[in-house]
Amino acid sequence: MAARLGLTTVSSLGPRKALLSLPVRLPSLLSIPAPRYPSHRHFYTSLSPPISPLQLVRDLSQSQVTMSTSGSDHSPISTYEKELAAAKKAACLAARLCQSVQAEILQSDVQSKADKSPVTVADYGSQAIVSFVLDMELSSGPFSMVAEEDSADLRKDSSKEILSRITDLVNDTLSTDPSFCNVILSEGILSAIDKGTSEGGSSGRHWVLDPIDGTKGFLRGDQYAIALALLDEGKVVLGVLACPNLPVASIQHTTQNVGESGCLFSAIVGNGAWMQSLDEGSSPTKVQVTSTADPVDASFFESFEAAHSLHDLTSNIAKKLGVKAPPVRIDSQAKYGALARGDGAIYLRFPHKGYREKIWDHAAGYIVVTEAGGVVTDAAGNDLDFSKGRYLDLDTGIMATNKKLMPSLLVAVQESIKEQQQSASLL
Ligand SMILES: Nc1ncnc2c1ncn2[C@@H]1O[C@H](COP(=O)(O)O)[C@@H](OP(=O)(O)O)[C@H]1O
Ligand SMILES: [Mg+2]
Repeated sequence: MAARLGLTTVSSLGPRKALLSLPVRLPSLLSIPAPRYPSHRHFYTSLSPPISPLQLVRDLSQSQVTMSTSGSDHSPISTYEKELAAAKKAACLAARLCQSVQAEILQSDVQSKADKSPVTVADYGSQAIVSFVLDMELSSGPFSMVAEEDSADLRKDSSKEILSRITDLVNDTLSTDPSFCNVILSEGILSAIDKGTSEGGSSGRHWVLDPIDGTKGFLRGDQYAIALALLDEGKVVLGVLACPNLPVASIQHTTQNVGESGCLFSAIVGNGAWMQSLDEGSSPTKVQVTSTADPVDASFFESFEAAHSLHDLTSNIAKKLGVKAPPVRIDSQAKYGALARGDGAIYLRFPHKGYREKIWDHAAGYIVVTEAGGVVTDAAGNDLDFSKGRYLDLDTGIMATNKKLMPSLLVAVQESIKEQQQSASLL
C-alpha cells in the first residue's frame, strides 16, 4: 500500500494531481509518562460487569478540578501542558489507527449517515480512541467533548459487524502503547464515541474533535487530519493537528519527490506553533507563517472538493490580489498546518450559500495558524468565534494569511464578493 501526497495544483492546462508512492509508516507515540489508572477505568474493560453508557459519564458537579481562569494569574503554558501531552498522545494513536485503515480501505467500510457524508470505521475508531485516551490521561477533571460523530448508526443491529471491526481496531491500536493493557468492549467503544455529544459554548472547558477531517481525501487515499482543540471559556487555547500524509518537508514547490510524510502540529495559546514528525522520538520545531508582503510571491490553499469552496470566487480573489501561482488544492485542516509553516501564504474557504461551518473543522487549525503569527478571519475580517456551540456563526467564508497580507486580502475578498452578488442579481 502506498500513501499519496494528494495535492493538486491547477495550471492553464487544468488540474494536475500528484500521486506519489510513499512507504506507509506507523507513527510511534511521543514519550509521555504512563497514565494513572483512575477508578472509573474498569467501566471500559472486559473485567467489568455490563453497565449503562450513562455510567461512563462523569458527574461534573463532583469534579475536584480547578478550572482555568484564562488570561488571569496562571501562565497559559503551565495551565495547558498536561492537556497538550494528552492531546498529542490521543491524536498520534488515532493517526495510527487511521493509517492502518487507509492502507486497506474497502468501499464496504463506508457507512451512510443521515447527511450522506461518508463515515468509515476509522472515523468512529479515531473518535473512540481520542475520547478514551483524553479521559484516561486527564482522569481527575471534568470531561466535555464536541465531536463530529455519535453512535446512533453504530447501535443498529445492522452495524454489529462494523462495530466489532471498530472494537478490534481500537484495541489493536491501544495495545501498541504499553500504558494501555485492558480490552475495551463494544459498549465501551459506543460510550466513548458518545462523549462527543457536548454542545460546547462560552463557559468551561470543551474538547473539540474532528476524528478524520477530510473524509473524502481519506477515502481517496489523499490528505486528511485528526484535529483536536481545547476551548476554555469560549476561546481556543490549545490545538493539535495530526496529518499522516502531509510531507515533513515543505510542499511549496513540490508535486513530486516529497520524501517522508507524517506531521504533528501543535500549539498552546501564547507559546507559538510547533511541528514534529509523527515518527518516534521526533522533537518539535517552531513554525511561522510566511513573511511575504507581496502577493506576487504568494500562493494559496483551498479545498480539493469544489463542493466545499467556490473555486471561481477564490480564483477571482487571487487575481485581484495579484497572486500569480496556481491554487494548491488539498483536503482537510492539513491546509492550516501547511500555511502555519509557510508552505503557502493564504488559505481561502468560501462555501456555497447556506453552508454552516462547524467548530471542529477549524478550531485546531485556527490556533496553529494564529500561534504561527497568522490571522484567521471570516469574509468581513472578524475573528472566528468558537463560543457559540457546535457551529461557527460567521460572514460568508474563512480566510487566513499573515498580518502583512491580510489588509489587501480583505479588500480583494470584499470586492470579489460584491461582484459575485451583482452578477447573481442580474441572472
Ligand atoms: N458543502 C460544503 N461546504 C463546505 N464545507 C463542507 C461541505 N460539506 C462538507 N464540508 C466540510 O468540509 C470538511 C472538509 O474540508 P476540506 O474541503 O477543507 O477538506 C468536511 O469535514 P469532514 O471531512 O470531517 O466531514 C466537512 O465538514
Ligand atoms: Mg471535518
